[in-house]
Amino acid sequence: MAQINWFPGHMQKARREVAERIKQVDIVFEVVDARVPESSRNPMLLSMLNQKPRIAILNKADLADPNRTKQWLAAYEQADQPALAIDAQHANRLQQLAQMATTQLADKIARKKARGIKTPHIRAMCIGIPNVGKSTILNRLVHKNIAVTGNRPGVTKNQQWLKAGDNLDLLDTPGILWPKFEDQEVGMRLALSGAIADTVFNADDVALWGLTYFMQEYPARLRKAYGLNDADMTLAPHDLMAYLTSKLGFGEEYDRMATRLINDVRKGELGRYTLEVPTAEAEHADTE
Ligand SMILES: Nc1nc2c(ncn2[C@@H]2O[C@H](COP(=O)(O)OP(=O)(O)OP(=O)(O)O)[C@@H](O)[C@H]2O)c(=O)[nH]1
Repeated sequence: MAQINWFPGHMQKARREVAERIKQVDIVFEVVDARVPESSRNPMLLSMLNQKPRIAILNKADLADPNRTKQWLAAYEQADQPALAIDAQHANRLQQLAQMATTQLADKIARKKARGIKTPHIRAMCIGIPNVGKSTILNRLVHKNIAVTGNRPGVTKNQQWLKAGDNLDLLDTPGILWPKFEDQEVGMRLALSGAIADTVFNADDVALWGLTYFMQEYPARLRKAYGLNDADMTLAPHDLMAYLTSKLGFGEEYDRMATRLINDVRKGELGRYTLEVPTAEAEHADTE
């Protein structure tokens, strides 16, 4: 995972580089984390695309709440935006990507065929914030053989196209954009799911935010993981945090409990979860 300290100069450079490379592709695969589909995207990408077709890839779907993933896919469909939920680590559903890109670019492909090109190639690239799984997707898609080298006009030096299917070529390096976490809630979601470096946020705050979220949305998971009863669940979040700290043997060392809770969430000890829903009417995610 690339550790990038995003400062304004860095952002501008990333933006320029990504914009330049978008010009070279027919379609963009925007990779997001299925547990935080909205918070793990950089909204600036939309304007950078300049009408270029896009497929949203909700990666790490194996860690996300399947019901909420369905809701997200339905929301994308309603917005006429092709989207695919995958588990890149196990190459789950990844093969659908080439087919979806072909469908989306049907007109362009037909025009190329009419001009005599027998098997028009689709050129694509992955774009996303750090740690969403861009490289994993690339590695899974690519059959290791390099399709075209970058030595031609308009193609950045040393950049290569990798063959990802009979008619799909991928740029060898993904486009990296910065996470946008000026909004505190977005920051908390990204921190809790491990999408941003631990140094950026205060672990106590993230843990308390996470505990509050799970108390509201996934209470049954908390009960099960930490052996909590009805009365425990009526405590205020910070009281429950204090209770858990002593219950789990950390005495009064709240920071150790905070770290434990964050790690448990990230490792999936509290089950599969998604920290945001596409509509305002969020419902409790689990039933007790
Ligand atoms: N559980 C799960 N883990 C995944 C999946 N895809 C990627 N990962 C893991 O997520 C971490 C980040 O994956 P990368 O492919 O390095 O992500 P990236 O977007 O290329 O990251 P940067 O290089 O930081 O931009 C790695 O530890 C991967 O093994 C997935 O679908 N499910």
